[in-house]
Amino acid sequence: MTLSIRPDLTSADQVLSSLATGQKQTVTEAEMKQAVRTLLIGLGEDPDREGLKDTPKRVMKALQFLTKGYHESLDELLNGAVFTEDANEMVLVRDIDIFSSCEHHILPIIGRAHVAYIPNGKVIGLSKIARVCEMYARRLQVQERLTVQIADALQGLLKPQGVAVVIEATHMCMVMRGVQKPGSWTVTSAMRGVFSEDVRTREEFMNLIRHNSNFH
Ligand SMILES: Nc1nc2c(ncn2[C@@H]2O[C@H](COP(=O)(O)OP(=O)(O)OP(=O)(O)O)[C@@H](O)[C@H]2O)c(=O)[nH]1
Ligand SMILES: [Zn+2]
Repeated sequence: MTLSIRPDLTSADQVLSSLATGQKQTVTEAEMKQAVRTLLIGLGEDPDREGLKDTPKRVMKALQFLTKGYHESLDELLNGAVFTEDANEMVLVRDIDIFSSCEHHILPIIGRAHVAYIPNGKVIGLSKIARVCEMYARRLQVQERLTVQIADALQGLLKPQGVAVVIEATHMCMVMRGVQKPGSWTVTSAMRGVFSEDVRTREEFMNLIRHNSNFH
């Protein structure tokens, strides 16, 4: 990934005013590593000891990976895998692993997504449903927004009869720190079209995601 400092921004004031006006700020990888080094010093560590020497680079790379969804687009990940098909029964992909990061603490959100839709002349490659989840999960998120983004992406791409997304996840910021509630998990849902309008369709979906499959 190429990150270059904006040549037109020469002072901290300009940087701050560009942030205030919503312009995207870019920084160099050297600056990102320096920021991690500063954090290490703030934590009382010696960033020059052997074990930490490469840590700023590792942390930067890890965070870049965990947020790689910012550099992906629906168009790219779909790779044309939307097909015309005369299908009008529910398609459900269950138990899609979710590894996201909460935007408040940049700590992991770990869970599973269940995504269903009812086609309306078009179907999508099944793996692409998981890829859509992955693209939005690999950003700084709140669970509610992640859920809605997946539902709206599929609704926009397929114009189906409806889309249903449920995410069950545990937030490390509630487990390892803060309120410290291991075992707590959060369920969010986004229902579009027939799933929001028709109780029976929604119940069919909820029953299907409750049922324990033989694969487990
Ligand atoms: N709605 C929502 N809240 C989240 C999510 N991830 C983390 N949070 C919450 O964001 C809130 C941030 O609250 P603050 O009081 O500003 O931060 P904090 O002092 O670190 O809060 P505590 O976690 O309660 O210690 C906390 O209640 C978190 O549990 C999420 O995906 N959705
Ligand atoms: Zn958090």
